[in-house]
Amino acid sequence: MSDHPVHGNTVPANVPPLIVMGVSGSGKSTIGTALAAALGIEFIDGDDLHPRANKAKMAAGHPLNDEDRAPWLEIIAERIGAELADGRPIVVACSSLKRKYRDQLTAYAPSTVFVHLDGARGIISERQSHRVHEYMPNTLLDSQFSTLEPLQDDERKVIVDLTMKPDAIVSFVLDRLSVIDAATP
Ligand SMILES: Nc1ncnc2c1ncn2[C@@H]1O[C@H](COP(=O)(O)OP(=O)(O)O)[C@@H](O)[C@H]1O
Ligand SMILES: O=C(O)[C@H](O)[C@@H](O)[C@H](O)[C@H](O)COP(=O)(O)O
Repeated sequence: MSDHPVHGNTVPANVPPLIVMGVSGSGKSTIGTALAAALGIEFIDGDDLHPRANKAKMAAGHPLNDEDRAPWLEIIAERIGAELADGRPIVVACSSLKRKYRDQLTAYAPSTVFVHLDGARGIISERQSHRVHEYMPNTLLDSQFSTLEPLQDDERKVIVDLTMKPDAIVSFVLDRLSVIDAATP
């Protein structure tokens, strides 16, 4: 496997699909965009793939349940699988809060690596107060945290301190990716 330098980091030639995960406001869209740009690969925001009914439900202040999320996760899973089958790595932003959601997301692409933007409710709440979102009210942050299941030992993963600056997070993830296959799980 030949590596090549990107922004001073060494990036593996065979980049796996990456899912940037975490609660609402943790930085998935910001970091996912930056990571994909650094790698020169496509970025997809899971927010854009929610069925209209899911967006309406969240906008009305109600958290999604498993049944709401299942078809949305399937759309994302199939997209990742199709891109991988065509040899195109991809970065996806998707909350991926529960283990069973993550298993559904990786069903067609087991090499997928989750990048969890991990941090305290306080800083995320503070960041949310400064942003405008298409449909997600800040009042759903508590339910996001109560739904979140930490990544488990057998999941392919990079866990990131979300208080770092975006550039530092991207560098950290690229460094981890260059060794993750050897270190799996
Ligand atoms: N590492 C970071 N440092 C400082 N601010 C950040 C960082 N990551 C994201 N933000 C800011 O936090 C807010 C939420 O980020 P966003 O990417 O929309 O999160 P998500 O997609 O997980 O909801 C945005 O205003 C964004 O600019
Ligand atoms: O599974 C969910 O409950 C939703 O996907 C949620 O996690 C997501 O956060 C919203 O789509 C809002 O979008 P932001 O994550 O960008 O706030």
